Amino acid sequence: MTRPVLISPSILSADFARLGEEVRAIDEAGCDWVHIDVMDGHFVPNITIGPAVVKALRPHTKKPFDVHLMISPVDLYLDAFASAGADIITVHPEAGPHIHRTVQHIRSLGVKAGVVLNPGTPAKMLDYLIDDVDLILVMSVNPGFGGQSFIPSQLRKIEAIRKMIEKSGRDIRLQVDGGIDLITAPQAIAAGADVLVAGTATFRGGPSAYADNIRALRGG
Ligand SMILES: O=C(CO)[C@@H](O)[C@H](O)COP(=O)(O)O
Repeated sequence: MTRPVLISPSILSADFARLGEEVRAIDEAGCDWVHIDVMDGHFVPNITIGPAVVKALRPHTKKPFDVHLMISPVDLYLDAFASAGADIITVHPEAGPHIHRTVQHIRSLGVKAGVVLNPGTPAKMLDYLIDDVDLILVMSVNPGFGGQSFIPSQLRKIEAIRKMIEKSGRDIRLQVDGGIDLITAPQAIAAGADVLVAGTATFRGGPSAYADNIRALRGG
């Protein structure tokens, strides 16, 4: 199934002092989703934002909030992020004892469920999850920071997961995140990704450049 590629700017690269304005600016610039990276300083070596900030940002756009939780234990916080306005919640299998139960719980909250594969996590991990997720995120950098370089081996993983999705016949988005720029975006799309997360490549140049940056990531 070929679908339009969606752009989900990671607000990790936004100006945190003006986060509401930045979210409005990427909305007006034509983004499809807003990618919110939640980090706890324990599961990953960085600390970002919590449900209160997600709630405060919610009135600034109607675009879906795509919330990537890099926190452990993750289960304690699912309800809070759903209530704060998340539309998609994406979790790591390493962040709790029962990934299948975690995914079921996210869906029971009326939120779409995503699962994330770190660069070292094999596609095979999805064998018994693919029937229960709405989104699969391939991390093309080790999670924790923006501005890292794309890890080329992840293209093979995207190709393998695209085949798994086709075989399942299910409507599952395949997202890629980390080091996405004008060189790596077409490579990831050719491999089968249909949602691009981009922080540095969206926010570079300031608000007047966001629309051009997003258009260029889509392929012009
Ligand atoms: O989740 C993460 C990092 O952990 C990403 O969302 C980055 O924030 C993407 O940043 P760029 O590589 O696009 O600068």
